[in-house]
Amino acid sequence: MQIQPCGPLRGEITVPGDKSISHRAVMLGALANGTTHITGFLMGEDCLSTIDCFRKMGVEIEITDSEVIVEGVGLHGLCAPEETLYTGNSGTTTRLLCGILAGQPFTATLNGDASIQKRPMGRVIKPLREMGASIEGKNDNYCPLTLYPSELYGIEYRLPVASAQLKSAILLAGLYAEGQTTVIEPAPSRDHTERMFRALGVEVETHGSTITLEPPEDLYAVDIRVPGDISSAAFFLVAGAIVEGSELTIRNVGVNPTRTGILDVLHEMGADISISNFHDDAEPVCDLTVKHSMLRGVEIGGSIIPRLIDELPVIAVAAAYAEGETVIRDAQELKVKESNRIAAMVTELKKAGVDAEETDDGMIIRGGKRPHGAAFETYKDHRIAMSLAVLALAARSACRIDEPEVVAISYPDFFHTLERLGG
Ligand SMILES: O=C(O)C1=C[C@@H](OP(=O)(O)O)[C@@H](O)[C@H](O)C1
Ligand SMILES: C=C(OP(=O)(O)O)C(=O)O
Repeated sequence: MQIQPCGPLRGEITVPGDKSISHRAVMLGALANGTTHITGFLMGEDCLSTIDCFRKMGVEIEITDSEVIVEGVGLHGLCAPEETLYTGNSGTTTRLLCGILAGQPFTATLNGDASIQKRPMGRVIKPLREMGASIEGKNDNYCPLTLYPSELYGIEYRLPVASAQLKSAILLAGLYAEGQTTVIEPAPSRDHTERMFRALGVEVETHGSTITLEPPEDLYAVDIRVPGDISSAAFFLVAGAIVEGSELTIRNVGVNPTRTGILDVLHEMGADISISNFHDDAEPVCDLTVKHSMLRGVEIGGSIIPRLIDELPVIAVAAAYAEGETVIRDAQELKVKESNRIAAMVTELKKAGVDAEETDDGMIIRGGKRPHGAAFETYKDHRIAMSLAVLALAARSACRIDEPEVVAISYPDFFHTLERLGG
């Protein structure tokens, strides 16, 4: 795909449903008593992988034009799958399913694509084994993973990394455990699982960094409205900030405080972003308006990292257009996503003439010199593809992107929406 530098981006858009909430809506809907109607569901490949896995365990899931309808089978109603559960490119599906499968009275095997087979699963294997799970993985750390029936016991577990996937896997296994399950987080990660549990009647208490779940008798289905994904909105927030003359509004964006690190960072960089129509349902939602402005470099590290982990590639793009130095620290987790996102962004930014440097736990970008056109690689990583597309909008000359279709993992309509705004 060739992307030309563009004029002002203007207009109003909505972004697709939140990926994290869409996965959880299907999973918890499947385990609930009753029918769950999900509106705003993300029809991206990752969430379709989750639907596919639950269908293989006997859950009826209907996809209509306006909603996804999950016929809950109850906490103990899943059936043994006849084949391997294929999780595609989705780390969230893989890790959260481990938690659920650990508590089932049947054996199941999980596997995903080439990227998933390289992502660390030891982090979920370890606590699930402590809970009593019988689980085997390649070299004890990789897919394929096989889970055998076993009795689970509640544990108290201090997470070695701030990961919502790990936290959620343990809490999901806790549904099937005898006694309470407690996880202690090193820094707050997204809390969509805890919020949805509460909405479905599960007793979950959060005190500071400690989350405790009481195993329930049942989960009760509720309808779920999925807000727009702030991780998808992030591409347009940065695009609007760097393309001269832009002014665009993104409606209905989820602004759960565990996800809004991107807003904090862009404000500190000098971006002009305003919030309107804020309302708080099970998840807080608002409209965001961004206008072009001059950006400056910032330091990013510590407990904000889990609040913007998926936005760091596009933040690196904002940094390339910002005056001065941006330092990103404490972001080792970026190395074990769909690609090594630190290496990928530094390599590709350099191709466009940006002064970028990889560090052990992040990157340093010295911005302010307008990037030139380049031929980019996406590493089959949706967020790298969309970040580089945003970079291209304000570059001095045209850029090329290989395999742009990878955006379908989280944002199938990304390029159409960009064109509609003037990109
Ligand atoms: O729980 C989730 O839905 C997610 C958690 C994050 O991963 P980690 O838990 O590995 O940090 C994030 O990167 C991923 O896109 C979605
Ligand atoms: C890391 C991501 O997702 P997952 O871990 O679910 O593959 C992502 O969407 O950026």
